[in-house]
Amino acid sequence: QSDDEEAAQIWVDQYNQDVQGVYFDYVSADWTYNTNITDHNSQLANEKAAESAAFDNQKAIEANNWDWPNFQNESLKREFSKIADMGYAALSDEDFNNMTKLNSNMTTIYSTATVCNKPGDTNGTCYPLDPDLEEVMSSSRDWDELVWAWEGWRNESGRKMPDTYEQFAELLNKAAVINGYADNGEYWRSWYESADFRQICENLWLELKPLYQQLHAYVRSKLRDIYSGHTFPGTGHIPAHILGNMWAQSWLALEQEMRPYPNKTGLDVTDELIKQGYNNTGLFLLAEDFFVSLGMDPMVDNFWENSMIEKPTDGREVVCHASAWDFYNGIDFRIKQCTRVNTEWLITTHHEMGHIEYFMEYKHQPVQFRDGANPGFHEAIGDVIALSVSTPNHMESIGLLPEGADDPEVDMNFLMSEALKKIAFIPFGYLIDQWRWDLFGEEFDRNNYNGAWWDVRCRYQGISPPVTRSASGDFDAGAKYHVPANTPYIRYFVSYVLQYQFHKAMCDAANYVGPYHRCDVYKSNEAGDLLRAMMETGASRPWPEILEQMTGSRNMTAQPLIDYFQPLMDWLIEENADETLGWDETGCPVGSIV
Ligand SMILES: CC(=O)N[C@@H](CC(=O)O)C(=O)NC[C@H](CC1(C(=O)N[C@@H](Cc2ccc(O)cc2)C(=O)O)CCCC1)C(=O)O
Ligand SMILES: [Zn+2]
Repeated sequence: QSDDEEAAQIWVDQYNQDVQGVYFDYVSADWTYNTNITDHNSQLANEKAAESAAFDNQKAIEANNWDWPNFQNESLKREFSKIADMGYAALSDEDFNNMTKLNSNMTTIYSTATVCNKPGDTNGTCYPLDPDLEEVMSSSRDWDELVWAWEGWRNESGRKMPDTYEQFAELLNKAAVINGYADNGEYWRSWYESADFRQICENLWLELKPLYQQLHAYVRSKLRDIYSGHTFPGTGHIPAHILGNMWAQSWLALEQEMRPYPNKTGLDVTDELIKQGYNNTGLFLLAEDFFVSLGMDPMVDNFWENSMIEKPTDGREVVCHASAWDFYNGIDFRIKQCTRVNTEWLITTHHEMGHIEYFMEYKHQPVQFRDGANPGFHEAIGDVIALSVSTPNHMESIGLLPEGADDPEVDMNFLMSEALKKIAFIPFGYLIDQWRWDLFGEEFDRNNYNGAWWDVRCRYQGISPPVTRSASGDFDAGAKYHVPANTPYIRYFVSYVLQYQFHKAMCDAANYVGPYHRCDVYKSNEAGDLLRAMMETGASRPWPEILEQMTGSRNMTAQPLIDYFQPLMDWLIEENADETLGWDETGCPVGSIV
């Protein structure tokens, strides 16, 4: 490398020393706000965000004094290109402070909203989303009670945000344009380093749509029986509030009603967890044990000391939405979640710990490479481990399922429960950023924020609102955490494809023989080595290279996911022989959006 590059290497080494302290301060203040929502803590976090942005801005200017696009050293060039791409730090101090204030205003609305006047209540109790409204959405089978929770939550959270969101989006776009992108959507897509990323995602969705349509037709038919007193839209859409989840993004809560072989065991181990006296920490220890069995590190001491693993009972308001935190000092890693002892939280704890293990595997990397190879990689780590943990065999081996998991009918029940979580999610994972990218791209304006939202919800998910919604007055996208929190979402769609590619590669490395849905890589050194070799590279090289190193393919492909669910697909095609597949894909039922 030229002497210019040698000098640049010295500069970037100093950068890597300085940036860790700046990011540590910002993350620490953000953690304090998230685990104790007060105006004071929000103000402090916003100030630290501004200091961090000022640092990023300054370093981007310094980095651009070098001719880094012509560096010979690929890694050094990649590091400089990331430092130079400063994101929202490009905004003026005033715009940046305004943006963080708008963001925390919406996050506070979302995290503190409650819904009152529950049917049958006489004491005027008001209920938060987590755990109360989510509990209603998953366990109630009372149409009107479900409407109360579904509509109430949207009116108390999203409906208070659209004007704030409009200003917020303008600032995100302003930063993107300063950095040379057409809009914030193009900036977000740039992290995937693929010119035709939108087309790649659309093609993956089209490959997966037949599987989703089969599941949708089967579930719709069963729900018509359960709610026989209510009419479903003639267009084939399923009312959004009866799918067992506030956003209809997972239908796992319907597992018992949807079970192919009802007289055989399902895969809900909640009762067993409680019977065996599991507490929240016990779920974390189960997850840690699996990662350690693959050769990864156990949770560090300060993880146990500083994490927030359950909702505080001291009256503090917290952001309950689960998250995993890297403090960028190579020492401090934490999880914040309002854990409850049940099957869903067992899986979620694996998901969050997957982030922590990735943080720890790449902590030696320069700071700009301490990220997923692309954001979908980060979301796939915990989930790919959960694919092994969820198998009947594994659940039996850790004593959470009775003997006899080796039964083909139990197998089909297992595949159905996985499909209710994973296949049901696919269109949802896809549509959120379709809507946001189009909003940033000004494909629709403030008067149709909610109309455009329900257009993608009806077209991709084949669901419709159970009560009339207003195209401009309501803002139902804001009722989903990631929109006010400004967390991009296509990463989950990408993860749901990648995790089956990872799972196949790890099972092959472990010399597993048999159907992939029964594969459990617990304690496999070969599978662990393969996954860890991928994780420790962080974002140091383009993700197609890293994917090829692990799976032999440079591309995302839906084939492993389709192969995994093939036995269920065959069963569903049989079951749906007399069903009309699909729904009117031109939009929502007439009159549902006004
Ligand atoms: C500091 C920070 O923010 N860190 C990032 C991680 C990082 O970027 O390093 C982070 O912790 N993000 C939070 C987010 C939380 C969850 C989530 O939001 N999930 C999606 C979609 C989904 C659903 C089911 C599933 O199995 C997998 C995904 C949803 O619930 O809609 C909620 C429980 C599961 C994951 C997360 O962990 O991804
Ligand atoms: Zn995640």
